[in-house]
Amino acid sequence: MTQDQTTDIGPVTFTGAAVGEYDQDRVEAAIRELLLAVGENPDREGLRETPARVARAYREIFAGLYQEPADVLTTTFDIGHEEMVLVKDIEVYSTCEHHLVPFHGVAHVGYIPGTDGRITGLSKLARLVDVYARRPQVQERLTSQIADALVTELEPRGVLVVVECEHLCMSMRGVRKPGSRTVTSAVRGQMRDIATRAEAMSLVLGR
Ligand SMILES: Nc1nc2c(ncn2[C@@H]2O[C@H](COP(=O)(O)OP(=O)(O)OP(=O)(O)O)[C@@H](O)[C@H]2O)c(=O)[nH]1
Ligand SMILES: [Zn+2]
Repeated sequence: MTQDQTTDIGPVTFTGAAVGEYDQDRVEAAIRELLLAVGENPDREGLRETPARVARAYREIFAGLYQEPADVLTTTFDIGHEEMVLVKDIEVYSTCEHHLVPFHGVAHVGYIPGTDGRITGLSKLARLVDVYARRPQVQERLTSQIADALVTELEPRGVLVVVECEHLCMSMRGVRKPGSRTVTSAVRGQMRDIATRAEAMSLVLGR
């Protein structure tokens, strides 16, 4: 599903949502086939329930495929607040779309409300992170999708999203560099102003 929209602070594109429905039976059959393909015996005691269990787990891990930002940014308040709001250290668990192994870390999400001073519930920012994290992802797309969704849904004057993650595809296999962290950022609207961006980054970094 692709949805293009133009907003006051630029065009945004949503991609990566589901193209079909979650098919529990098909996932279960695929996991059984995977176990056979790696030379395991899916009928042995410890693995007998595993395909069904993994199919239930994947439903949760990829739940964001079946959600849109508007589903979670439901509560907004008009309190006339026009200063920056920043929620730091929102835990991120996502799945690398190249290797289907986890990447995990934190997201920092900040915005400057629009001229109407409309804000959203703080927990909704964390829910928004989950909508995009619970999909096969790359970190750069995750970061910009969170920013673009806030632009569309809240019409703020500016948005800053910083995501810091460790990718298990770089730790447990391949190049095997555990502990390296990838930092990505997306900046929209007035957050691009040098002084505003510096203020936001100092809040992000001031642990
Ligand atoms: N830019 C970006 N790259 C990612 C992300 N997650 C994984 N990758 C990289 O995707 C690349 C896939 O490279 P390929 O050469 O196709 O796959 P590969 O042979 O398994 O690569 P290695 O991981 O180097 O063993 C790797 O360099 C990964 O580190 C991400 O979120 N963003
Ligand atoms: Zn990977």
